[in-house]
Amino acid sequence: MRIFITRVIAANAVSLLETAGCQVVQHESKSELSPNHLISLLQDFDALLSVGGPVMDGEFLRRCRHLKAIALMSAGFDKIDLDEAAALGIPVSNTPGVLSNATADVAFLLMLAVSRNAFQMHKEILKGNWNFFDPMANLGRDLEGRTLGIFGMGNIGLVMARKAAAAFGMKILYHNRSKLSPEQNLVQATWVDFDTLLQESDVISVHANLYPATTGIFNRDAFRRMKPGAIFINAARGKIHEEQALIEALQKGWIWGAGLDVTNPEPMAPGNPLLEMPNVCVLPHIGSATLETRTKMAVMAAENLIAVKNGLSMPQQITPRSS
Ligand SMILES: NC(=O)C1=CN([C@@H]2O[C@H](COP(=O)(O)OP(=O)(O)OC[C@H]3O[C@@H](n4cnc5c(N)ncnc54)[C@H](O)[C@@H]3O)[C@@H](O)[C@H]2O)C=CC1
Ligand SMILES: O=C(O)C(=O)CO
Repeated sequence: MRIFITRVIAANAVSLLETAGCQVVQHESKSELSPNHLISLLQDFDALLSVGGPVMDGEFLRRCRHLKAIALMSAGFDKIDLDEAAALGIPVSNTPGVLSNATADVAFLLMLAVSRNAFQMHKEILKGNWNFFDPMANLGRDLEGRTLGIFGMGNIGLVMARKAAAAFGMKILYHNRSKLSPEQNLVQATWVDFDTLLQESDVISVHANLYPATTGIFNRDAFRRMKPGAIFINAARGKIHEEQALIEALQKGWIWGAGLDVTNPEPMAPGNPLLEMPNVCVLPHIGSATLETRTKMAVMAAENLIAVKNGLSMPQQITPRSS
């Protein structure tokens, strides 16, 4: 089986594929492949291991209908038309679970950084603005005992809830399509409707999939209904919040601050007003970016392709659903 990989990934995942008898080519340039370029390259390959972009829409997949499998090296699967892949008989897998801890850590980091203005304090020191100890300046907000609202209580949301409850004794509310079973709900989290999540959370942390139903769900109306002084964190996908609405909410002081690991578009353009705001922390989509986690993701993606080579189903094959 000839496999094309859209980035350079952990060497042990490549070795795993080669030991299993696959021929592997990695795209070594740091530039993003356009869909057309990738389609033309893929004509000589049997399977794709996709990291990052490009978007694989219906047309892309129809022009690559010879592929035996596509392994995504991500938990998110919003860049691929899963219905079309299923219709064409191309199995698609992702890498859930192995990145939950690392990604929840980044949401946690953002929650703490925003509550204590950490990024802004660092910028001020770099500008030479650390003059004397003022007891009434640089004041953040406590997290201890406050209420965390999780939007999207899946693998990552659950880890975030567990960390926040253990570290700060936070009370956990969540809004999810389904309710947690008692075995899953180790932190006594309470399911609430979306409106209650907005109105009662001191911090809202977004961990839902990007679907039509979640696209732009954090809009002007949602920010308006959040608790005054609340913190908004998004470590899922940038399209889940409307950027202009978030900017307005911050400018008008409806919320205390925001922490974003994801933006729309990515990369965020220099000069974006969010980058100038003292109460906003932005990271360049590093949720899963630890050596250990990226290695586990690469190995998991490789193992899914090896299963196909051996005539088996992909262990992490994704079942399409649209909302
Ligand atoms: N910042 C980063 O580097 C990373 C971001 N992600 C993003 O995080 C997302 C979540 O990842 P996991 O927790 O592994 O996925 P998951 O599938 O385990 O959890 C997602 C949860 O969102 C819920 N959800 C979906 N639509 C909803 C709706 N309309 N209303 C309420 N809840 C809804 C689902 O029911 C599910 O429980 C991924 O889809 C991906 O987009 C994932 C990994 C790293
Ligand atoms: O896994 C994902 O969905 C990411 O965004 C990066 O790991």
